[in-house]
Amino acid sequence: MEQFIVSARKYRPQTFKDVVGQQTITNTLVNAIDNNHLAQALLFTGPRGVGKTTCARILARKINQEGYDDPNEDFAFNVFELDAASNNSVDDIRNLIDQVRIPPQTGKYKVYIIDEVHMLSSAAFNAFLKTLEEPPKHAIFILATTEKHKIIPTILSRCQIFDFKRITIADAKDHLAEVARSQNISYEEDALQIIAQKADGAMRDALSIFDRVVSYCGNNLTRQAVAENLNVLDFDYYLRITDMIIVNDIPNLLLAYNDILAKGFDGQHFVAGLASHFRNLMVCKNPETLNLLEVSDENKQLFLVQAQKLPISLLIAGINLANDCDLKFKTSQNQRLMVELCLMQLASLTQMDEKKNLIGS
Ligand SMILES: Nc1ncnc2c1ncn2[C@@H]1O[C@H](COP(=O)(O)OP(=O)(O)OP(=O)(O)O)[C@@H](O)[C@H]1O
Repeated sequence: MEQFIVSARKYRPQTFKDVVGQQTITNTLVNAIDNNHLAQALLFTGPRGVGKTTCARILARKINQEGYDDPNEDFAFNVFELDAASNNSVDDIRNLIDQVRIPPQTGKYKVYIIDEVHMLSSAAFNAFLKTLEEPPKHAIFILATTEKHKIIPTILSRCQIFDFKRITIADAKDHLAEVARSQNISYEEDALQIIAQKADGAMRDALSIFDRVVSYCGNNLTRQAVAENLNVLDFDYYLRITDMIIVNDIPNLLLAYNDILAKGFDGQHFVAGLASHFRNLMVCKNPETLNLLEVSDENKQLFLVQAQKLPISLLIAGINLANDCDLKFKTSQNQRLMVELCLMQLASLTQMDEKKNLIGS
């Protein structure tokens, strides 16, 4: 049987061009290499799973390949990766410093990638300072961390700092689409949208969630199956609930919420989603903000139609009510009642508006 390699490993970018969503950083690094301006101590910081280690490895390979004809020579033996989470003592750093002194046998640089560098003990940091300030010519240090604030200022000031960004939903979605195509997996746009949203800015997470839903859904990712597998309240729910709010259908609203709870969804998650849904309807009110709507093009129409039924004043009041309920949820003695009350208030808002003849304005 062929061995399964997780997508996050299988699709690790091999060149800067393949790295998604970090163009400012990759351009700066490429320019620095081309102009011989690369600092010897670099700090890659940013959320997890956004390409820090990946870029460090690409950089390490690229600077050693400069001037060599064979593009397949990867100089992996000149690249040393140290996980500071498990090698955080002064002795670990002293061993490293001893190694650093010896120049590489082939290639120009020895590159030291120190992951999770914030985990080094303060004694280890201090032992490292001098080497970081005056490294031998052949040594480049790339320190990576998700927690820049835990790095002492004396280290920070010796490094050129690169702040990696969260991956946008659109970028994550495009990348997933490429991965899906290369595996002959068919997908609905919204299925990938849900995965990208759930990944919350981390590409590694997007790829692992993708693997998980593929093993559940098979080679056809539909929005419904993905939402079910990830236990995400699909926008369909919110469209339906809002339709009930518009016609002040309180009995069905209470039944729908009961159904949501029975399916195992969390009440607070639901009201937060409802506030986001009203926000989505709000951005439909103006063509200039329409591109802030985070749904696929094929479903935009559903939102536009619903938005037409609700005046802006009501949407603002709706966002406020749902948001307020979200904020107070944790401290409430009767969370279920609180959400039900919120739904009833939302429904009566539309009634009040009707009386004022505002609907459709
Ligand atoms: N910007 C990106 N473009 C394309 N793929 C990415 C990107 N960032 C992460 N990935 C994918 O996620 C995997 C893990 O990324 P990487 O190890 O570079 O993240 P990291 O930022 O170093 O995370 P951590 O801080 O958790 O170590 C990669 O193998 C790759 O598949």
